[in-house]
Amino acid sequence: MDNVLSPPPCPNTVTVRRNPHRKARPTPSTTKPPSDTSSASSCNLPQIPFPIQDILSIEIPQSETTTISDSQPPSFSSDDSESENLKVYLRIRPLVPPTARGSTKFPADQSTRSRAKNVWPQNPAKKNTVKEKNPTKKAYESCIKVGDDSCSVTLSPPAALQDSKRSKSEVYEGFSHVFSADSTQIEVYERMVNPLVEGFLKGKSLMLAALGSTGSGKTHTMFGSPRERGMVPLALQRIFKPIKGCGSESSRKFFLSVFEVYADGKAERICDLCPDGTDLRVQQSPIKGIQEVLIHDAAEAESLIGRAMLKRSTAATNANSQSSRSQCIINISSVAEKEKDVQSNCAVLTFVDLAGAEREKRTGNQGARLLESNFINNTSLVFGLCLRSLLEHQKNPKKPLQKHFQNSLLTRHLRDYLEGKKRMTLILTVKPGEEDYLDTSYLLRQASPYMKIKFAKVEDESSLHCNKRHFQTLSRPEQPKRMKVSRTDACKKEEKDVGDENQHCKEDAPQRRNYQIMQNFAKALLNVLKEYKEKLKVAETEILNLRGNLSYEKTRSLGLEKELDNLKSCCTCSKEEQISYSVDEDNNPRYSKAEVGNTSSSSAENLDCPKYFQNELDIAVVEYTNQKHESFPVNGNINTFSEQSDCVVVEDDKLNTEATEIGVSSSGDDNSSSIDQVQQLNENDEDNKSTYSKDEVDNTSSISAENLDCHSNQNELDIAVVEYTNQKHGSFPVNGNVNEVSEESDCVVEDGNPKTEATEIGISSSGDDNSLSIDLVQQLNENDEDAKDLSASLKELMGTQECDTANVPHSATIPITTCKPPDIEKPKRRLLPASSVLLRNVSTLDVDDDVATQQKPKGNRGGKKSAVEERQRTQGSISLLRLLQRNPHL
Ligand SMILES: Nc1ncnc2c1ncn2[C@@H]1O[C@H](COP(=O)(O)OP(=O)(O)OP(=O)(O)O)[C@@H](O)[C@H]1O
Repeated sequence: MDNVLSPPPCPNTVTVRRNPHRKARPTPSTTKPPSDTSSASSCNLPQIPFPIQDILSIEIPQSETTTISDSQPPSFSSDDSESENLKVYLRIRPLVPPTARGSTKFPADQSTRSRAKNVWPQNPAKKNTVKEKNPTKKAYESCIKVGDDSCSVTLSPPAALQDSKRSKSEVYEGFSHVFSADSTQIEVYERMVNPLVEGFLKGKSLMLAALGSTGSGKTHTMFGSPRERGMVPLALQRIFKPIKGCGSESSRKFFLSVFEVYADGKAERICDLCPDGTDLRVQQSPIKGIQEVLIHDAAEAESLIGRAMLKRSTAATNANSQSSRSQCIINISSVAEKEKDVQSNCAVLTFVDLAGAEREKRTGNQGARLLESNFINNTSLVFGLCLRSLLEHQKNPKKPLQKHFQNSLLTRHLRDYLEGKKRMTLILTVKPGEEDYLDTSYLLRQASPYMKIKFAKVEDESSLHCNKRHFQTLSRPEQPKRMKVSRTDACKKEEKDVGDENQHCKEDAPQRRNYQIMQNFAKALLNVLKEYKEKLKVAETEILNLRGNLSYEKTRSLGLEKELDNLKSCCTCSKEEQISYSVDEDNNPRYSKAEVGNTSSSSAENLDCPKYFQNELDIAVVEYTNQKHESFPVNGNINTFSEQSDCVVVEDDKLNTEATEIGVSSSGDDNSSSIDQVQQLNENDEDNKSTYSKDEVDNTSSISAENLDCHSNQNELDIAVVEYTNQKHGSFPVNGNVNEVSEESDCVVEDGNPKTEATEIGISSSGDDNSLSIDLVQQLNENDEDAKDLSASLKELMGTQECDTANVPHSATIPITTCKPPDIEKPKRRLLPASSVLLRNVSTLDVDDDVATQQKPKGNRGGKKSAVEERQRTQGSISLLRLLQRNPHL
């Protein structure tokens, strides 16, 4: 029973209420029960035993190292968002000897003891006096007293300085919290560091820096001891031990880097405190070559930090047996495993353990140590100047933010914090002894204004950007060493990505070069094409101009031709035979000169046909002269040329030819061809016109001969020559097949009678028996002379034939256009009397034959044909003579 009632030893930091609250029992005298039953029931209630066992079953931590609350985050973690000012904490080192706290094994205790010997050099006379008066009380008197609100302190000068008017009690307030000398590491952590860790785990970059004089407990606060773990170990413990309900941080990876800034003579150096760390170089904020060790748990991190502390520069001074001779910085980086989160969430939690300012008098440093002291003091001064400048800049934005950070490597690295871009927290450590009054007073006076520093509300966002920059700046140069230290999957992945990028760059290099070459070539080609396009446009323009000129020249030439034709028609209208041929509605053939010419030319191509020499030829030549009538319908049969027949020439030298109409047609199933020629002669025609008519007739005969080549296969020749002269009648129908002409007869009709107005010659081939008949009808005018001149006419005829063969112009194929001058006076054609023609033919028969034999034909007919022609002429002459003999009246 005694064991149960006797409480266990209570730890210093845990208060256990031994007697929990209990409801006070109402006194029976003052409390009247409502009823009997109730009172009875109350009296009958069972007595609840005191839960002493439950209370005793509570496990009470025996050590501070296990006091971190792992159930709920501290309630004051929300203070981060309530205040925008820089948080400054003050921690007072215990004044009492360590033995009073039950621990004498810590080095700090030893240093404290040793420091008590060295610090604060005193006048030996006073020292002896003091010792004599109250030696123990003087050493352990505190000059600083914590305020009731735990946010202020009152600094009282020691008694030795109280006589001085300058020394007065000073009250410093506005601290976030003041940790008394008896505060524990856990308390400090939970109130000061835990909010930072929570913010860090949320992605914020935060910093905790410890300031204070040498031996004030900065290192102790930051790193602590195996028994009293400092803020860094506690923070790592919290980081790697997730709290229930706060989510898991397994998606993050943490890296730890530890380095120091120390003095190498008058220069500053940075040394990586990791096991393989060496001296580093600093360019502005980033530090090249620093190792970031991946840590998986708190123990690993603590081990790494422990080894770093062993590597850190320390030395024994009069103020501290293990005085830090460098500024130590610890960075805990949080990197998300997912790459997308890396860019948006990378935080760094920084712990800075500054070397404590030293007074030369108290440290007694000389030589190298004195230089270290100067470096340490200078760094502390620069750090303070940066914060002061930031404060002044915030108070008066017109004042520029001084770049004091450039004066120290430490401040360079902490630039973002010292310029207010990132949040930081300061903890001031002071010694409460009277001998430390000046150092404490100086620190409080210098640091108390920092509490007014405010951080911008966008600090969180800016911190992200800063984190990005930090990650980018650190990851690139530091990535190799990080991978060297810990070959993590993330590092391997990044290495692989970097390698892939380099490989892609190497592979893409020739492709890029080729692409550029092709691009340049394409540009050059495009320019060339543009030039050619412009030239093409110019050429097209020139072509258009030339076409315009050509059309203009054509038009001009046509105009000139028209003018020429007009001139010709005006000047030589009488010379041109206006021959037209057409077939009207009544099947009356009308021939134009042009058409005849075309026909002759086209028929001329068939002259070489061998059948030509075997066919018979019928030629019908009709000459009609009429001074009054323009049209002369021809209804007679077609002229058929025999194989050996020669052309028929109608020559009218003296008669006026008014018009000539030639009709050529082919009829019959026996491929017979026919030619109708109608000549309308005017009485006023000149002699030359009659010559022209002769040419046309000649042409016509040739045409017919050509056509016969293909169609005539008869050996008989029928020639109908009709000459009709009538001065009064305009129409002369030719309907009959009149006279028969013997085979191979040469048909020549000449009307030399000047009074003959019209002559019609019809040559037709009819019948299926291939008989050749020549009808010759000549109606002579009463005024015609008799056949007295027949012989003379024959002579002229022969001469005409000669001219025909000799003067057949190539223009025989010239198209004969139908042109009938309406107003021109029609010349009269004079036809020779048939009798005179016959007489001339008879009289000059032999001679003409001789002449015809001697003269070589011209034109399309060769020498071989000339003999045939001569024979035809001779035969024709004989036929004519026979005809005359039969018709003696002629
Ligand atoms: N709160 C504390 N509780 C117990 N011991 C402490 C405390 N603060 C400091 N000490 C002891 O005081 C001694 C000096 O402390 P510490 O080395 O941390 O001072 P410092 O400020 O780091 O000095 P320096 O700037 O020279 O490094 C240590 O031996 C340490 O154990």
